Formats: sequence, C-alpha cells, structure tokens
Amino acid sequence: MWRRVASLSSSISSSFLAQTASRLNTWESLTTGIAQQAKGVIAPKEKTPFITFVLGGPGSGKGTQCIKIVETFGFAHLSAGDLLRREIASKSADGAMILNTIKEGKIVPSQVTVKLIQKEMELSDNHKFLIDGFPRTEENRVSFEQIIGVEPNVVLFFDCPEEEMVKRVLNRNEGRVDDNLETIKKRLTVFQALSLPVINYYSEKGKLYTIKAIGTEDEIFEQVRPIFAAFEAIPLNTRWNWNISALVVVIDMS
Ligand SMILES: Nc1ncnc2c1ncn2[C@@H]1O[C@H](COP(=O)(O)OP(=O)(O)OP(=O)(O)O)[C@@H](O)[C@H]1O
Ligand SMILES: O=c1ccn([C@@H]2O[C@H](COP(=O)(O)O)[C@@H](O)[C@H]2O)c(=O)[nH]1
Ligand SMILES: [Mg+2]
Repeated sequence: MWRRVASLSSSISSSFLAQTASRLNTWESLTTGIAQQAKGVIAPKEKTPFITFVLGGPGSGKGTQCIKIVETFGFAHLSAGDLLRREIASKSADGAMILNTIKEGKIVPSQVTVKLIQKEMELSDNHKFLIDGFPRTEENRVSFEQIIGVEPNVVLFFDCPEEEMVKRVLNRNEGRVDDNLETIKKRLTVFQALSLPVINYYSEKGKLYTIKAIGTEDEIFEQVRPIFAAFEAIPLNTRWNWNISALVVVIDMS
C-alpha cells in the first residue's frame, strides 16, 4: 500500500537532496488500520506516516539524539525500550517476561513489541515517527513489515566504539536493570549477532544513514540535522499523499 514519489521540484538540485528524495516512500495509511478506518472504528489519518528507525548499540546515544530530532523537526519519539519498561511498570500480563528478558539483555518476542509500537502510532496525532531501538533483529523487522505493513523511510545508525558505549551506559545512572557490566556485555553480543544484520539489510536497500556517534551531543546532531533538513525541503505536495483509503467501502457479509 505504498508508492514511490515520481517527481520532485526542479528547484531542489543538490545531489544529496535528490538522493534522499528518491528514497522517499509515501504510504496511504498504516495497512492494518485501513479496515478499521473504513469500518469507522478509528478516525482516518490525514497524512501518510513518515517512519525513521533509530538503531545503534547500547549507549550509542539514540535516545539523546531523538530528543534533539523531536525538538528540531517535530517527530513523535517512540522508544521500544521505554514502551517495554512501561509494560513492566504497569504490571501487565507480559510484564514479568519482559523484565526477565531485559535483565538478560535478550530480545522480547516481536509480536509483543510490534503491538506496543502499533498502538502508539495509532494513538498519535503526529505522522512523523522516530522508532528508537527497533528493529533489533531480522525477525523484528519482518514482523513490523507484516503487522504494520510499511517500511521505514529513513534508518539512522549511531556507530559508536564499544568502549565508549560501555562507559556511557555505566555512567547513565537512571536506575535501569540492564545498566550493569554483566548485562551490557550480553547486550553487546546480541547487538553484534542479531542487530547488525538489520543494519546491513537497510544499507543494501540504500536507506541507511550512518552517524559517527563520538564527540559532543551537539557535534553528533550536526551530522543528523542535514538528513531531516533535506526531507523538510521537499515541497509539501510531493512529501505527503492525502489518505484516500477512507473512501474505500467495505461490504462485510459476515
Ligand atoms: N555524545 C555523547 N557524549 C557523551 N555522553 C553521551 C553522548 N550522548 C549521550 N550520552 C550519554 O550516554 C548515555 C547513553 O545515552 P542514550 O541513553 O541516549 O543511549 P541509547 O543509545 O539510547 O542507549 P540504550 O540503547 O541503552 O537505550 C546517557 O547517559 C547520555 O546522557
Ligand atoms: O525492540 C526492542 C527494544 C528493546 N528490547 C529490550 O529492552 C532493552 C532495553 O532497550 P533500549 O532500547 O536499550 O532502551 C534491550 O536490551 C532489550 O532487552 C527488546 O527486546 N526489543
Ligand atoms: Mg535508549
């Protein structure tokens, strides 16, 4: 349910922008929401979603940079880790399983995480999403595509040396159950084995933007800023498609 933008304003001529624009996919709706929209269960989204996956090892600075992207470009920030921690705090049915998985530095089943992300996307008034810390595995990625029915427009990879990531996590001091040396080592192993293949996948698809995640927070953001500025520069009528899926009439014979 998505199509590639075919033409762009001739006034935008930088090669970077042209390259970026060619990657701009638009969607008519979150696919799974379409039937519900047509049945009037949920209100149709006015604008098509623009999805950025924010990837990188533990402590690479994903959350820190997401705050800056939100402030500057008005995205909604959905941290998969925060959504899972919220489930633990709310003592939901999956809470205990999620807590054990996080303590072990392992990955929560895709279905659980994708459903949490989907719910947040549907509840949001925003159409620009930063999905932070997800997908962490190829199975996560496929599950997102199947359940949500769309692919990301942009994938950011915060590339940070392990030594620096360990130092940052151990200094974070937010009381996280996984911010200890034993769990960090496990998380780094999981990142290498399961998350790097996802990053490689998006690199091959030409959607990956690698950020050198060392230096000050502001210095790092200066690598991030032009990526989103380029998308902002694309004229509105070529950036978003109005959602026409609400015009589809569903005749339910059941
Ligand atoms: N450029 C930087 N230089 C030094 N410290 C940083 C930098 N960016 C972030 N930090 C700090 O490092 C710690 C980890 O950053 P952050 O929480 O943003 O990482 P993360 O990638 O979201 O990690 P996780 O995957 O564990 O959630 C935080 O305490 C943050 O303040
Ligand atoms: O998609 C996800 C995201 C996170 N997890 C688990 O949560 C912790 C913490 O995540 P952060 O992004 O670092 O806050 C992570 O180590 C995983 O155990 C997950 O399973 N799936
Ligand atoms: Mg984080």
